[in-house]
This record gives sequence, C-alpha cells and structure tokens, in this order.
Amino acid sequence: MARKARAKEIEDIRHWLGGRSIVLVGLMGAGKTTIGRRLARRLGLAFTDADTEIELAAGKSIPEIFADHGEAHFREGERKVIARLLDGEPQVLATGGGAYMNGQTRAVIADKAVSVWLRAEKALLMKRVRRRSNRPLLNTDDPDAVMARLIEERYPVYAEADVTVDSRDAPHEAIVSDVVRALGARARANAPMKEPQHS
Ligand SMILES: Nc1ncnc2c1ncn2[C@@H]1O[C@H](COP(=O)(O)OP(=O)(O)O)[C@@H](O)[C@H]1O
Ligand SMILES: O=C(O)C1=C[C@@H](OP(=O)(O)O)[C@@H](O)[C@H](O)C1
Ligand SMILES: [Mg+2]
Repeated sequence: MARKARAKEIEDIRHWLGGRSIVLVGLMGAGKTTIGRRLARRLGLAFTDADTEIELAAGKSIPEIFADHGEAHFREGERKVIARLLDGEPQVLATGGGAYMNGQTRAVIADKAVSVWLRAEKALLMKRVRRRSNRPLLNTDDPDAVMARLIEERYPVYAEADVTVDSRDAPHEAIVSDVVRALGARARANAPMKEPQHS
C-alpha cells in the first residue's frame, strides 16, 4: 500500500475509534505485549501493558504475586487495573491472557474499546513462551497439556472479541500490518454514509 493510502487508513481508524481504546486479548505467547507496543506506535496511540501495571501497583512480579497471594488475588487486581486504565486516555492496551475470561472485564472492554483477539496455534504459542519462565500457569511438569486446556476453555470466549487476527509465524511488523488492515476494514464497514441514500 502506498504511503498516502496507509496514512489515510490510520486516519480512518483513529476517526472510527473516537475516544475508544484498542484492547488485545489472546493466550500467552500470542504476541499481545510485543505486537501491542508496535501497533500503538503505528497508530500514534499510547501503549500500556496490564501485567506491567499490575506489577507496578503490587510492587512485585507476577510470579511473586501468584506465589505470595494466589491466583484469585491476581485476578482481582487485574480486573481493577484494567477498569482503571480504560477509564483514561485512549490507548492500545495489552491484557494478560486470563483477563478477558472475567465477565466484568469483558463488559468494560465492550463499553470502552475495540477488542482484538490475536489467535495462534498451540505449537507456535509453546515455541514463543519457551524462552521465558515468568508465566506461573506454565510453570508445571506438562505446560503443553496446560496450554491445550486453556485453548479449549478460552478460545470460545476470545471469539467474542470484535476482530480476530491470526498471529502467524511471520515478522512482528507483518502481524501489526494484519491488525491495521483488519481494523481498517471494520472502520470502513462501520463508517456512517456521507450522504443520505435516495432511491
Ligand atoms: N510475530 C512474531 N514473530 C516472532 N516472535 C514473536 C511474534 N510475536 C510474538 N513473538 C515473541 O513471542 C514471545 C511472547 O510474546 P508476547 O508479546 O510476550 O506475548 P503475550 O503478551 O501475548 O504473552 C516474545 O518473545 C515475542 O518476541
Ligand atoms: O493466561 C494467563 O492467565 C496469564 C497470562 C500472562 O500474560 P501474557 O498473556 O501476556 O503472557 C499473565 O497475565 C499471567 O501469567 C497469567
Ligand atoms: Mg503479555
């Protein structure tokens, strides 16, 4: 796409968003944090990662929060932090993989944002999460089985998101372009008609 057409597409997306944010949902390793940061840059919006905000608020890392207080405590903090963030300026918000499973969080997201599910196959997710051990849910003897269970439980819920993008095995910027294209298509589909239609 030519530079001018790309700029126009971004302008159309910004216009369509109005004051809404973009919220990325999907499983661990889908690329919410890395793609979200790049997407924000592309759209000229601020970027926030909910997990980072939770860590800042708690003064502890996510594995420490899980170990010291348990998952339920983490989930409650996650719900509060996301509600607070979406009450602020429009932004690209990367959530943690479990956040969208909370019905209240889904309602806040539907009210204040456009949601994007970054969908990926299990093998690719596992490849991407292998490098880091900061995800307590996968800190088990059989992380592959955990991931399979989470796919079964969560994919039907992630499917409620406004837009789905395949987080395929391609360079980061190619995935960002796919997200921009998907948002642009939605923006055009939802754009009000410029002139009233006469028959
Ligand atoms: N399209 C991609 N190509 C290659 N690596 C990727 C891609 N998307 C994400 N990754 C890598 O996968 C890992 C997990 O990504 P991350 O953004 O933390 O996912 P999430 O926030 O959804 O758990 C990171 O090391 C990131 O660089
Ligand atoms: O899927 C989940 O329940 C979790 C995903 C993590 O975030 P990422 O999806 O960014 O890895 C983090 O919030 C926490 O470890 C729990
Ligand atoms: Mg993340």
